[in-house]
Amino acid sequence: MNREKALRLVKEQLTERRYVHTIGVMEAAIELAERYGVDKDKAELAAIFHDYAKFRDKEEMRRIIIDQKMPQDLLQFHDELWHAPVGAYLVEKEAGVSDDEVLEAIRCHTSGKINMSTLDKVLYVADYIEPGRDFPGVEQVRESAKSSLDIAVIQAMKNTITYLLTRNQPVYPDTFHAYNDMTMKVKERKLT
Ligand SMILES: Nc1ncnc2c1ncn2[C@@H]1O[C@H](COP(=O)(O)OP(=O)(O)O)[C@@H](O)[C@H]1O
Ligand SMILES: [Fe+2]
Repeated sequence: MNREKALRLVKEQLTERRYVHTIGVMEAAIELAERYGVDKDKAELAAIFHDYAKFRDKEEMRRIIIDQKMPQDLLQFHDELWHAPVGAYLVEKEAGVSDDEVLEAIRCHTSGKINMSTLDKVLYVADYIEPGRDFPGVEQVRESAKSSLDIAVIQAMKNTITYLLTRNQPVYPDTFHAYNDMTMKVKERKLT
């Protein structure tokens, strides 16, 4: 699917503000894809569609999580997490995106997961560092992303976990699994 069509489909689903965020993620993802040797078209498509389900009705999302036999523990955590896996499902069903790597990057873009692919990491970091973001610590992640995608993912996850902890919020365990997995691999120098 070309960029114009993808953007048109996604614009209908989002607020203006969220659409601007999406454009920022798209540009950041393309830059990271070039730097870390990921297919640019896949990164672009994943970025454009990553928040496709952001404004879906919560009951519709709950239904999809149940009917599509997605991990049921999602339902016990904050509904902010739902738009990622539900988005991957709807992007395939409604927009006809069929690339499994792209769908998987969308699916795990909020929580991360164990054994993330480079495309998964590119989307995760692009979502975190796009120019519209002003999280505490985002500047450090922007700097790290210039030389190590893995360090950037680890720092973004650490910031997200810390943010949730300081607000007494539960943390969906996939983020811990991803953080542990990547931290251990970096220590073993399996990652660069
Ligand atoms: N492991 C987690 N457990 C609970 N909430 C999380 C977890 N990871 C991220 N979140 C929260 O999910 C929300 C949405 O995240 P994300 O999809 O990355 O951003 P966006 O707002 O651009 O859709 C954020 O508020 C974030 O704090
Ligand atoms: Fe999101």
